Amino acid sequence: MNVVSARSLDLTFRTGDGPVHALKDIELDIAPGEFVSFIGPSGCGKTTFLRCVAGLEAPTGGTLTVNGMTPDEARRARAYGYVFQAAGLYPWRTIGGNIRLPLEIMGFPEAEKKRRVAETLALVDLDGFEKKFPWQLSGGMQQRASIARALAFDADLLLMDEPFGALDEIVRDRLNEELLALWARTGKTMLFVTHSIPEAVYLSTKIVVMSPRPGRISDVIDSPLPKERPLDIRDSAEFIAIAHRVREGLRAGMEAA
Ligand SMILES: Nc1ncnc2c1ncn2[C@@H]1O[C@H](COP(=O)(O)OP(=O)(O)OP(=O)(O)O)[C@@H](O)[C@H]1O
Repeated sequence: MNVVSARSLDLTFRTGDGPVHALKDIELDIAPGEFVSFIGPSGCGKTTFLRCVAGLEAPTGGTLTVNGMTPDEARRARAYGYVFQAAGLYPWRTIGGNIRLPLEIMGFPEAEKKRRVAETLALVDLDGFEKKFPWQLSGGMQQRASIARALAFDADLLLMDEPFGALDEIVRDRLNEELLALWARTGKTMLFVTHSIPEAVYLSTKIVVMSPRPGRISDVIDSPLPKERPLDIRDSAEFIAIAHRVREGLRAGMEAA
């Protein structure tokens, strides 16, 4: 069964300035364990699509299922973890306290909360930082903590909206490597929004290229790159060819808009 399945998905926002057609005719299937990046210019509907999957936005046409359920059912079944652009950690809570929060809301027993906090901190390489406050961590570490928080209740689906957009390139490279390792270890399905072509190509098994006004899919690229990806794979001919196809897709989408 597909984790995400969209058929003729449409979403028009009603605004004071008239309708905004944010998503048009989206057809997409995402299988378990895929790493799918969404790339496209500002305003092409990447965040809106993620929010639809998360059940936070209601489509105005077509169908969308998440693990075979409606997005609303999936949200109530806590089928996904969500990582936002800014780490969004509560400054008055420690890193451990932040990761523990969703577990508290869900009423996990104390021993289970402890185990999960320790486990997810280890997964994102932040062992020993449980008692620190967010301001005591670098931006990259804060973003890793926010990934840990999304992993804490062990959903099979992770939605990530430009999680590394605000970080410098060296930190971003390292987090990309770590994210791939984490994905390989956990086998989760990833939906990842980015503006960066190299990031999309490096991370993904599938790249969804989108174009604006209205937001549509202009290309879907199934990556032929192996699952094991050292950073220098970015210099390979295969990598450069996929990056070229993404760039062409973006250009064609802009010209059609
Ligand atoms: N709640 C809303 N009400 C009205 N219009 C909205 C709303 N949310 C998004 N939009 C509009 O829908 C379109 C798609 O927005 P969205 O945030 O999904 O784009 P995006 O591709 O994620 O952009 P960015 O890369 O800048 O984050 C934009 O034109 C945006 O202004």
